[in-house]
This record gives sequence, structure tokens and C-alpha cells, in this order.
Amino acid sequence: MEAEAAVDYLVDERSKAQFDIDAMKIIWAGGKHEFEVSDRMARLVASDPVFRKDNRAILDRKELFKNTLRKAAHAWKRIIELRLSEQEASKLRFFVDEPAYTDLHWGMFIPVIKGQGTEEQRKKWLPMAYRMQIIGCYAQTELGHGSNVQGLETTATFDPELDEFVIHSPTLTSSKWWPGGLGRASTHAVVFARLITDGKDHGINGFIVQLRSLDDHLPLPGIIIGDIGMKFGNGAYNTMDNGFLRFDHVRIPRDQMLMRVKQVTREGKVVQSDVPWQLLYGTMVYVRQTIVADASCALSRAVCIATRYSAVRRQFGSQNGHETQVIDYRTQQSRLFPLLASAYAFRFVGEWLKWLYMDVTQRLQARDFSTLPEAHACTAGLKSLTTSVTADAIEECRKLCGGHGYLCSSGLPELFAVYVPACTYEGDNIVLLLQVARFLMKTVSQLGSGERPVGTTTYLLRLEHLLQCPCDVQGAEDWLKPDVVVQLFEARSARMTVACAKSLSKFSKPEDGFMDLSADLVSVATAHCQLIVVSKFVEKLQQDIPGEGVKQQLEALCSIYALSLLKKHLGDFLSTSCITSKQASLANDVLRSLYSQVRPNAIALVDAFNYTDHFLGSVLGRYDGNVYPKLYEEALKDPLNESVVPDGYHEYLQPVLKQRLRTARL
Ligand SMILES: CCCCC/C=C\C/C=C\C/C=C\C=C\C(=O)SCCNC(=O)CCNC(=O)[C@H](O)C(C)(C)COP(=O)(O)OP(=O)(O)OC[C@H]1O[C@@H](n2cnc3c(N)ncnc32)[C@H](O)[C@@H]1OP(=O)(O)O
Ligand SMILES: Cc1cc2nc3c(=O)[nH]c(=O)nc-3n(C[C@H](O)[C@H](O)[C@H](O)COP(=O)(O)OP(=O)(O)OC[C@H]3O[C@@H](n4cnc5c(N)ncnc54)[C@H](O)[C@@H]3O)c2cc1C
Repeated sequence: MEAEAAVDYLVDERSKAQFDIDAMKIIWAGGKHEFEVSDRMARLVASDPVFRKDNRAILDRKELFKNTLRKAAHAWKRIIELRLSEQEASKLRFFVDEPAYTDLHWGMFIPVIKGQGTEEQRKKWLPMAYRMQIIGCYAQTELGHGSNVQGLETTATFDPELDEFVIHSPTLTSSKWWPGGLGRASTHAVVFARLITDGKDHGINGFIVQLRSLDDHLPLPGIIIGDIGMKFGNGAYNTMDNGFLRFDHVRIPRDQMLMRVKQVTREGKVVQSDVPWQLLYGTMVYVRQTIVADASCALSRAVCIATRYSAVRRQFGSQNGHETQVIDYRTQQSRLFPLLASAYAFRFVGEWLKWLYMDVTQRLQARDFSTLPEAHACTAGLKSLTTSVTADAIEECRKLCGGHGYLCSSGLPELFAVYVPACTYEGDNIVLLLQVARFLMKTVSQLGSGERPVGTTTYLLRLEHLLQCPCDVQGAEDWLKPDVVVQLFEARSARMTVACAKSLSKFSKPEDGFMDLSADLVSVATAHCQLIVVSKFVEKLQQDIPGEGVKQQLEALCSIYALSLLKKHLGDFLSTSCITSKQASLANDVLRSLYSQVRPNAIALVDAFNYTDHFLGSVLGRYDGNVYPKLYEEALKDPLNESVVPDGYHEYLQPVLKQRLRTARL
């Protein structure tokens, strides 16, 4: 193929933008400093050949894993050499874009010790972990139980004679199963086990357990350990060594029990400290909050690929002598632009959730535990909502790219395979929504007793009004009023919550009601979480938004986000009499005009994510839009094309062909 001059096939598209894209980049990144760090780290990774990732789909598991170890070691080397800050290091790992044991070491092992260890324990273990002299993972889930944490079977029995705990796996189903980084890399784990003293079961607690020798990496006596095997997709999450682990009466010193929530004294007495026992679940709250932030990254990445490709791809019709760009089809817009709007919506709700998490952490330090239930409900619900939408959206983006979306070189199959377990890990999404519903039912039931709802449930204080208020939409333009839209989402959520609470009250045992009504409870929780996302988008727009045209674009996206949800869940809004069918029809007209408003800005709106071609890893999403020659080039690189005649021709193809020839002659 001839060498081509550098051409930007999307230059016309970029010239149509009606807003200051540099200002939007800063909004997306969360600030100037965040933008600068992110941009610098992305370029650093993209320019380093060790971080190449275009061969992942064709490496076998062993090569793939070794390559991941190599990249993680190289990343660590660069972090040390360049003296990167924690923020820079974490961005660098993010742009390396390969699931690895380091995610669990930094993302769960260190946080669990920070959150559940005593001061003394933090002083002992964290410096070693920060220097990576030990590598840790989070070993909670077992073969038999994941969601039901209280059902875990691993035991930690106190032996007062030797002042030790004996960690044991009494059954096959008690084998730890899934922890990332456990299979091959970790030297240590925080293991969740039943605390048993003097024959009494005191429930679940975390214990720091060394798994492998720090000299030769061999498992320590009594430890049976390995990788659980290949997972969904080629490459994808198979760079991670999710592992199994069994204990045969493994002894650890008493001071390796994480003792912030419960302590065991030298005599074997269990002392419950004054912090709520639910702090044992605190690491999950922290990680769920990071997963929400991560959802906007995965979603924006898929949307960036699908949007750029939709502007390049032409099929049918005629536009100034060319066929029509597929992005100009209304059907393409109505599938793509709500996803673009969701990417921005999740970005802002993720920012807010980070703030909420920091707020609850500070309160906990000051021994104010009042906002913990709300933080749990928000992190659980938003983790569930954003990951489910993102996983479905990546698949939708693949379809938006037609046949080429199915090629690995589009980047979408791998993105989907890596992303989709987010609907399961850190809490199955349905199980988490049921937690939100439980919280809402409790909040409503306490309204009569004078308990004031807080934070995201404050709207329930206006319950009487929300149960009967009509929707204030007379003409199409009313749908663009944020207060009208927010009140509508509040009314829908309040009405669904009250209806479910009424149905629940008919059961003599609340648990029976929860079982029977669980599908409705999930819908209630979803409505509440969607309200949170819409409100936080609206609140973001009430802040100072610098940059020409930036606020207008975000306003359009906010309306698209809310109105496309309205369209998707029309049944909820109509059946609760929140809107009339006439109002629904007006909302649909407004959506169409909003799509027209976004259309000329679509490419600039995805450019604002500031993704490098290396990070996107997609021929279809290339910044320059030079899709076809690059697709051709990628095809030629496939190992099947290394020889003109394939391996196996002489054994398996030729004999068949020859036989057909003989048959034909007969
Ligand atoms: C840069 C960082 C990178 C980090 C990694 C980033 C991304 C991830 C990448 C890859 C994946 C990697 C790792 C994955 C790890 C894991 O998956 S770790 C395992 C996670 N496991 C789960 O999430 C299990 C889900 N199950 C649960 O959370 C609980 O068991 C469940 C809440 C479902 C039920 O618990 P149970 O005690 O049986 O519940 P109740 O319903 O009776 O609740 C009792 C009360 O406790 C409250 N509560 C429950 N959970 C929490 C919590 N987390 N915090 C605060 N409070 C909580 C609940 O509301 C009840 O309160 P009331 O009594 O009603 O007042
Ligand atoms: C890629 C990946 C990485 C992971 N990493 C880790 C890790 O590092 N450390 C760790 O400890 N764990 C890890 N896990 C485990 C993960 O946290 C669990 O798989 C997850 O919490 C779900 O639990 P489960 O597998 O028991 O699902 P189950 O609870 O068995 O779910 C099966 C089905 O039952 C339904 N269900 C379950 N309970 C209820 C209920 N009460 N009401 C209604 N429906 C219900 C669910 O909705 C689901 O449809 C990982 C998992 C994956 C996939």
C-alpha cells in the first residue's frame, strides 16, 4: 500500500463545533490540574513501546500474563524513576489499560488495611505495601458464596495458648474463588473469615495472611493456591490472575486480624468497638465509588469510537455528491446521542459521588456515622445503574459500527469483554439495587416517626406534594426547564416508592414481601438512582461553567439524558400519572430537535474526552478518521496472513479438494 500523507478526515466535522473544546476538556477532566496530569500520563504511556497492546487478542494465556507482569514492572519502574505522585501513578496505570494484580493491590488491599486496620496495623503494613515489597489482594468471595457475605465459610479460630488464629477452609465451597491478583502474583491477602473464639461464631472479619514466600514465591505450608482459569473473551480480563485459595490450618499471629471494628484480646475476649459493624463492608463502598467514575471512562471510550466512525461511514442516499454519513440518520442519532449524554451524566455523578465518599470518610473519622446508610445506598445504586448502562452501551456502540464493530481491531469486543464483569464484581447489580430499595422502604416507613430523610432522599419530605403534583409542561419548550424535569423524576420515584411500600405493608412478614415484590423493588431503586443522576447533572449546570458555548452544549446533553430516560421508561411515567400522553409526545419532539442541536458538535464533544489513539485502541475511532487503509493494514497483520497458503493445507484442505476432484470426474 502506498505511503499516505497525514490527513484529518474529520477536519470538516471539527470545524462545525460551536463551543470552546479546550474549556470542555477541562470540565471533563475535572479541573485544569487534572487535565494536565491526565494528558501528560496518557502521552507518556502512548509513546512507550513496552505498553503496546495491539497484540493481546492473539497471545496465549501464559504469554499474555507474562506480558502483563512485564508492563506492571515497567510501569512501577517509570513511577519510581519519574518520582510520580500518587495521582500521576494512578493515571499512568489507568492509561496502561490492562487489568493487572496492581489494580487489587492499590485498589483494595491497601484501602482495606487503611479502612479496617488499627493505627498500629497501618504503620506496620502500609509502608511495605506502598513500596511494593509485598503484593496484596482482597480475598472475600468463595466458591459457594459471593453476594451473601455473612454466609462465608472460611474460619479463623483463636488459639489462646499460642496467641494465634488458625485459618481453615472446612469445605470445598469455602475455597476462596475469584480474588484478582491471587492466582499467581500476590504474596499476601486480606482474607475474610468467620471469627471463632471459645467455640462461638462472631461473624465475618478480615485477616492479613501471607500466602507465598518472599524469597522464592512458593506457597507457604498449608496454602493451596492457583488461577481459576480462562474468562470471557480473548485477551480481555485474562491478563488478570483471578485465583482460588484453600487453607489447611494455617496459623497467623493474633495481631494480623484487622481490628478497627472488632478486637480480640490476648485472653480471647471479643470487644466490639463503637464504630458500626457495617464498616467491615467499607472497602466495597470505596471501590463502588471508583467504579462509578470508571463507568464514564468506559462509556465515553465506546461512544468516542462509535461517533467518529459514524461520521466517517457513509451508506446510501446523497449528501453534496457523497453518500449519507450514517451519523445523519435519525435512528443512528437516537441510539448514539443518549449514550453520549450518559457519558457526561456519569462523569458528573461520579465527581459528586467522590465528594460524598470523602465527606462520609471525614465524618466517620469524627465519629459521625449518620450518613453511612445513605453513602452505602448511593454507591451501591449508582455502581449498579452506571455499570449496567455502560455494559449495554458498549454492545450498542458495537452495533452502531455495523460489521466492522465486530472486528477486534475496532477495540469494542475487548472493551466489552473487559467491562461486562463490572455488572457482577463489587456486588451483583440486582443485589445492590435491592439494597437501595431496602434503604428507600426504611426511609419512607420512618417518615411518620419524625425521622428526616437526608441527602438524596430529601425530596421525600415533599411527599404529599409529589404524590399529586401535575407535570408543568404546556408546550415543548417547557421540557427544557431543569426544575420541571427534576420534579418529574422526583414525582415518579416518590410515587413508585410509596406504591411499593403499600404493597409491602400487606405482608405479615416483611421478608416475604421483599421476596415477592423484588422485581418491583428493583424498578423503584432504578427510578431513584436515575433521579440522582439527573439532579446531579442539573446541579453541575448551576455551577460556573467557563468557555464559549460549553454550558449550552452541556444543557442540551442534560436534556437529552433526562428525556431519553423518560422515553425509555415511559410506562413508569404514564402508569404513575406523572405525565400525559400529550406531554410524552412533546418530549419526543424536543428530543429530535436536541439531536439536531448536538449533531454538528458531536465530534468535538467526543474529542473533549482527550483520548489518545493508543488508549482508544480502535481503528474505527482513530482521531484522524483514516479508517479504511488502517483496517486493511490490521487485517494483513493477522497471523493467518503470515503465509499465503495456510498451515494445515497439505493435511486437511488438499485431500478434501482432491477427493472432490475425483468425485467430479466420476
Ligand atoms: C483505582 C482503584 C481500582 C480498584 C478496582 C477498580 C475497579 C474494579 C476492577 C476490577 C474488579 C476487581 C475487584 C473486584 C472485587 C470484588 O468483587 S470484592 C467482593 C465484592 N463483594 C460484594 O460486593 C458482595 C456483595 N454483598 C454485599 O455487599 C452484602 O453482603 C449485602 C449488602 C448484599 C448483604 O449484606 P447483609 O449483611 O446480609 O445485609 P443486610 O441486607 O442484612 O444489611 C445489613 C445492614 O447493613 C447495611 N449495609 C450493607 N452493606 C453495607 C455497606 N457496604 N456499607 C454500609 N452499610 C451496609 C444494610 O443497609 C443494612 O442496614 P440496616 O440494618 O437496614 O440499617
Ligand atoms: C472479574 C471478577 C473479578 C472479581 N474479583 C474479586 C476479588 O478481587 N475479590 C473477591 O473477593 N471477589 C471478587 N469477585 C467476585 C464477585 O465479587 C462476586 O462474583 C459478586 O459479588 C457476585 O457474587 P456471586 O458470584 O456469589 O453471585 P450470586 O449471588 O451467586 O449471583 C447469581 C444470581 O443470583 C442473583 N441473586 C443472588 N442473590 C439474590 C437475592 N438476594 N435476590 C435476588 N437475586 C439474587 C443475582 O442477581 C445473580 O443473577 C470477582 C468477580 C469477577 C467476575
